[in-house]
Amino acid sequence: MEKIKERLAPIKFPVCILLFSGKRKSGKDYITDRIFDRLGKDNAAMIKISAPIKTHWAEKHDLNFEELMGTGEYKEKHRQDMIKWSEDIRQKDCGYFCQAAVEMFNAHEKPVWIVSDTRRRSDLKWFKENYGNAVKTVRVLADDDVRTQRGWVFTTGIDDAETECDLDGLTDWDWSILNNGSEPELENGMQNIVSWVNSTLSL
Ligand SMILES: Nc1ncnc2c1ncn2[C@@H]1O[C@H](COP(=O)(O)OP(=O)(O)OP(=O)(O)O)[C@@H](O)[C@H]1O
Repeated sequence: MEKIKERLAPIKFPVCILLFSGKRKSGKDYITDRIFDRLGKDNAAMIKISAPIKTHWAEKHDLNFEELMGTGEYKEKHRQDMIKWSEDIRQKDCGYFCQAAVEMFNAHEKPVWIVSDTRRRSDLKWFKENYGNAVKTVRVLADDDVRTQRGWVFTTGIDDAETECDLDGLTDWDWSILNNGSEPELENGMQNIVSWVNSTLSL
C-alpha cells in the first residue's frame, strides 16, 4: 500500500534549491540543519550528495552506513577509496550521484531542497541544467584556525583533492555566510536566506 501511495505522489518541481558548499569543518552540516529546522520538514528536503555514494559503498563492503555518514575516523578511513570509486562512475555520468540523492531523499515531494555537500562544478552544472533559476548557491566560510578548533587537520590527498578544491575559484555565490563563531553574524546570514525562501514560497 505504501508503495502504491509513493508511486501516486505527484512529482513537484522545486521552488528553490539551496546548494551549500564550503571547506571541511566550515560548518555546512551545522548551518543547513538549522536552516532546515526553520523551514520545516513540510517545506524542505535535506539532500546529501554523498549519501547514495556511501550507501552503495557500505552495501558493497558490508560496512556501517551511519558511521560512514558521520564525522569520525571511520569516514576518513574510507573517504579516499570511496572518492576513487565514485569518480569512475561520475566520469561516465556526471550527474549520477546528484540524481540518485534527489531520489533517495524523496526531494520531489518538497518545494525547497537543501543540498548540504556540493563539492564539484559538475554538481552545480547538473542542478542548474535541470532546475535553472530555482538553483541558488551558498558558500560557507570559516578561517582555518576556527576549522582547526572544530577538529580539522590538513590532510594531503583530501584537502588538496578535487572534492575540496574544485569550487575554490568561484566567487559568484548567491550568498556567502561567515561562520567564524559570531552568532549574530551567522544569524544574519541564515535569516537572509530563510526570508528569501519564505518570500519565494508565498509568491
Ligand atoms: N557556528 C557554530 N557554532 C557552534 N558549533 C559549530 C558552528 N559551526 C560548526 N560547528 C561545529 O563544528 C563541527 C564541524 O561542523 P560541520 O560538521 O557542520 O562542518 P562541515 O563543513 O559539514 O564539515 P565536513 O565537510 O567535514 O563534513 C561540528 O561539531 C559542528 O557542530
